[in-house]
Order: sequence, then C-alpha cells, then structure tokens
Amino acid sequence: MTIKAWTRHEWPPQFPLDVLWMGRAGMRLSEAESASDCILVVGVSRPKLAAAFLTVALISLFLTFHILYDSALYSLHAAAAAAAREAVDSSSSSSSLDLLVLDNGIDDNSYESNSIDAVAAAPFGTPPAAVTPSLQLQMAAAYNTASPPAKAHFPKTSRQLPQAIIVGVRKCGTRALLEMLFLHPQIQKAAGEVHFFDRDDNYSKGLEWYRKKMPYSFKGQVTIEKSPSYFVTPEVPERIFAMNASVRLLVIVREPVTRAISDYAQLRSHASSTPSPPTSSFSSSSSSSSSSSSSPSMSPVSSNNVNSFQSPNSSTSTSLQQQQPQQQQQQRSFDELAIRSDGTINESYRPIAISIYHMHMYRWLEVFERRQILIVNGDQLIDDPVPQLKRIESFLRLESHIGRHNFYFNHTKGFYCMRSDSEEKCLKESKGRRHPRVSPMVVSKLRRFFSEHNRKFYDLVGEDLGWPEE
Ligand SMILES: Nc1ncnc2c1ncn2[C@@H]1O[C@H](COP(=O)(O)OS(=O)(=O)O)[C@@H](OP(=O)(O)O)[C@H]1O
Repeated sequence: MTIKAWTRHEWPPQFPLDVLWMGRAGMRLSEAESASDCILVVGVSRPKLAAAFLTVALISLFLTFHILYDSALYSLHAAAAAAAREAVDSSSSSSSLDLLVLDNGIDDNSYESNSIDAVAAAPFGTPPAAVTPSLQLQMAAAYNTASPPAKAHFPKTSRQLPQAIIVGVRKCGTRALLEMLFLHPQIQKAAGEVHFFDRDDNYSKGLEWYRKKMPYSFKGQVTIEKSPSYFVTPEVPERIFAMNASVRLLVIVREPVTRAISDYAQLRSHASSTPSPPTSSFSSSSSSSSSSSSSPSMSPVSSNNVNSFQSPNSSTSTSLQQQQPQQQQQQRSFDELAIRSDGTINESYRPIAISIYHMHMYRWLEVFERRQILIVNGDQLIDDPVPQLKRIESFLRLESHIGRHNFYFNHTKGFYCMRSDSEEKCLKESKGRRHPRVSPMVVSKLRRFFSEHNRKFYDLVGEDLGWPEE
C-alpha cells in the first residue's frame, strides 16, 4: 500500500495548519511493517495562533481544576450536613426533653471563623448571579445544622448580624415561620433561639458574640433569627434599635385564647418532664434557680404588672419567692389558673398576660416605625401558609420564591409540612401538641375579656385580625 505524505505545499486548502499523514513505518528507522496504522500529526505554523491555542488550553485546564475544587468542597459540607441532620433527627425523636432544649436553647454548636468580618448589615438584594438557588439551598442545609464541622464554610460567605428578627409571640408559630422562610434561597436562619437581647448575660457579651451565633451567608442574603421572648421583654426594642435602626421585625400573633392554652400545654409538658425540685428550694430566695433555658416561661409573671416580664436568665427576673412550685401549679387545670376563684380573669397568669398583645406592642412602636414591623397572622399560617409567606417576601423585599409546591398537608400531624429540592420536613411533635380540654364557658369568658384588649391591639397596629369576641 502506498503511503501518501502531504507536505505543507501540497495540502489543498490553505489553512495555517500543517497536516502530515504518514504510516507508523515512516517513524521507525528499520522496520518493515504494514503501514496500515497511521499517525496524524497536527502542527500550527503561525506563532500568534499557536499562542492563542495555548492560552485557551491553559484557561480550560484552570477552570476544570476550579470546578473540581469547588465540588469537592461542597461534597465535604453536604456530607457533614447530612450527618449532623441525622444526629439531630435521632436525638429529637429520642426524648421530649431534648426537643425542648434544642428548640429553646441557644445554639452552642455554631462554629467559628478564622476571619473576623466587618460587622455590617448587608443590604437586602439579589444574590450574586453565580450563586444559583440550588447551591444556596444546599449551602443553607450545610450551614444550619446542629453540628457543622469546625471552621468550615463556603468561600465568599460571612456571618452577618440579622437584618430581620422574629421577635415573637411565643406559641404563635415562630418556629414554623422561621423554617418556612428558610425555604427561600435568599434567607439564612440562626439555628436556635439566640436570646441575645433579652438576657443580660448574653447581651453583655456584645454584638460580636451575637454575630458569631449567626449562620454564614452570601452577600445579599437575609439573616433571620427568632427568639419569642423578645416580644415581652421591656429592654429589647431599644437594644435591637441600637444594633440596627433599619432592621425589619416580624411579630406573629394568634387568637389570644388559643395562644394562652397552647402556652399552658407547653408549660404542663415541661413540668411533667422536669424532675420535681425539693420543696425546700422554694423557701429560700437564694436557692438554686428553677428557671432553665429549656423552660423559659415557667416563672409566673410578677403580680399586676405584665410589663415586668423578664427572661429567666435576666439579672432582673422575677424573684423565686414569688413563684409557686412549678409542678404544683401545672397540675392545676387551665380553667383554674386562668380564672380566679372569685370569677375574675387572672391577668397575672403568664399565659394570659402574654396574650394581652397591646401591652407589649406599644413599646415596639415607641422605638420603631410601624412600617418596619410586619404583623403575621399565625392562625392563617397554620391554615394556609403561602399567602402569609408572600406578604413576608415582599416586606423583606425578596424575590417571590416560596409557593404551594413547597407544602403538603400531613394528615397524621394535622399541619402543613415543608418540601424543598432536597427534603420533606414536618416540625417536631412539640409543635402541634394536643391541647387540654378547656370548658366552653371559660373560653367564652376569656374571649370577652380579650375582645377589648384585641381592639386596642388592632388600633395600635392598624389591622383588624378578626378574632372572635365570644
Ligand atoms: N406547620 C406547622 N406545624 C406545626 N406547628 C405549627 C405549624 N404552623 C404553626 N404551628 C404552630 O406553632 C405553634 C408553636 O409555636 P412556636 O413555634 O412559636 O412555639 S415556641 O414559642 O417556640 O415554643 C404550635 O402550637 P401548638 O399547636 O399549641 O403546639 C402550632 O400550632
């Protein structure tokens, strides 16, 4: 077989490429082999073009390594996140006490960054185009777990002070609201209740301590935390204002009688899972405190002054001498605790006092402009979450993202559960507890009592929530 070798001059089209077609034999000195195997040698005759080819090749190589590096980093985070979530899930199903600690306690598992970023609230806006929603969701999953790997975080992220805070109200769906908002790729959430502004010992640690409790976020993402006791703690509005005068606040409320019963159900559940303290501990003001982060509202409110609420760790919290033994109090029915023996409403019973919303709300409006506060309807969040979430997206100036596809009704739980790209999730069993039976007479009496207070609340916030008056 003849081997045809083209030279540059013979090659018909006048490209700047030299193509030499020759048999293997042509490359060997002394072998008489079949020349059916051919090698194609391509050369570039023009130096500029050669340089261009080389540059393109080098850039492609660089990009390939960069992508490989990023995906390896992501895999590490995702694996850690999955492991941590599993750990949280299994611990939450193991004991109801653990659930309460996780739910109400401070997230002490936050990992620290080597870099100290400038303490500045990032403006709301669109995340960088390179950050796809799915990457953000995956990243969010990695950051918001109980035990992320120490010092691990995505490049170009930093911890930011919250630009929005769910300040309460307790038992109105604060956890559901935070988790639902977290479906939005532009939202990052603090893992636990941070209790920075309501607890003097935390507040004294300073804003840098608080910032380190926040998750890592991309520029343009909104960081949110929720601590329901902020709503009823007098010092909190001014403290939040001092941190960021343009912060946005979410106040979720629920029909006040239902909220009070829910609060009672939680207190009773905590009391039954907390070992009885020795009787003597209540006879001394210097005895060990009965308050704990896992049951923050066990301390009854000081009499006749609902504005004197303090969180349990606060240095000015209600004195132990005023407290009734917890178990003893929680063994009584809601009816007995809410209505005094003379038939009047026990306004100083904490579950009732917290539900008198206007008595706390006015303090917020003394500090913040009304447009900085959104009142979220907690009853509607239970019945049909999407419209409430749409209102919040627009309040936070976020692109519309959360929709019906993110929810499904779980008939066993009796509540909506969440669905994202990566998982389906219902809230824990401590959310959506069975309420104790309360006599219809007591419910009507309480509704009549609250009707006047509710109207004051509607006037303050300029919205009528339509709660029943009978
Ligand atoms: N989707 C969904 N799933 C489960 N539970 C839901 C949901 N949406 C709102 N809720 C209601 O949230 C109530 C608990 O409120 P909080 O999370 O604010 O409680 S806490 O103050 O943090 O303890 C909780 O109150 P209870 O029903 O009394 O347990 C729920 O009614």
